[in-house]
Amino acid sequence: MLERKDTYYYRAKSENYASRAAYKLKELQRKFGIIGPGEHVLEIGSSPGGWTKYIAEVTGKSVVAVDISPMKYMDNVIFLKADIMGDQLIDRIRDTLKVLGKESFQAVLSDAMVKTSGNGSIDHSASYMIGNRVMEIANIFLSTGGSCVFKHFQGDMTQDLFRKWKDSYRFSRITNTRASRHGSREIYMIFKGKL
Ligand SMILES: C[S@@+](CC[C@H](N)C(=O)[O-])C[C@H]1O[C@@H](n2cnc3c(N)ncnc32)[C@H](O)[C@@H]1O
Repeated sequence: MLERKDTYYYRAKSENYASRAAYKLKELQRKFGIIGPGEHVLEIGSSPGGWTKYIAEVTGKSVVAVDISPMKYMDNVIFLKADIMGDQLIDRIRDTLKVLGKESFQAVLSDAMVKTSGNGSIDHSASYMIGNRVMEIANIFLSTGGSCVFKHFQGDMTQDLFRKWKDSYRFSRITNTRASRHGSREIYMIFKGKL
């Protein structure tokens, strides 16, 4: 992943996180308390693993991490190399839950995004599809009361996407993070308390 070197980049290096993205999740966690000790988390768009390491630190449990790109081996991580848009992923997640002896996850977190094209409307459409797919996956695998968070590139369909899913959760919010790059259209949708 191409990274411009800023404060978060150097912090990530010195604190041993695979990417500066870890600080976005830390910020969301401080604001919204998304994950907790002992919880099982499904993470989507995990490579190179900044979020993954932080999730494993907080939960103390194996993280099930999915990405279309490869990811280096990490302790306490079950990595599934897959495209979230494909149908096979659903069966693979189901099989992984069986191995863990679980039926569902307490949180589904996604930082997934295709390589941005520089064209705001193309990037927004791609991000809409990914966000909607993450919510469909959460609909299948998230336990009642669980949380779902995903990254999104804003555009004219942002509110539609948010409204489409918010009534399925007790709490919902659109937020941004200081760790996101200045001027970026990146926001996070937060859904807590699946009904
Ligand atoms: C911004 S990076 C994630 C960084 C990660 N959260 C971290 O902390 O290191 C976005 C990731 O989404 C993945 N991605 C994009 N589209 C995907 C798809 N359809 N299925 C699975 N992963 C996808 C990319 O391969 C990329 O690794």
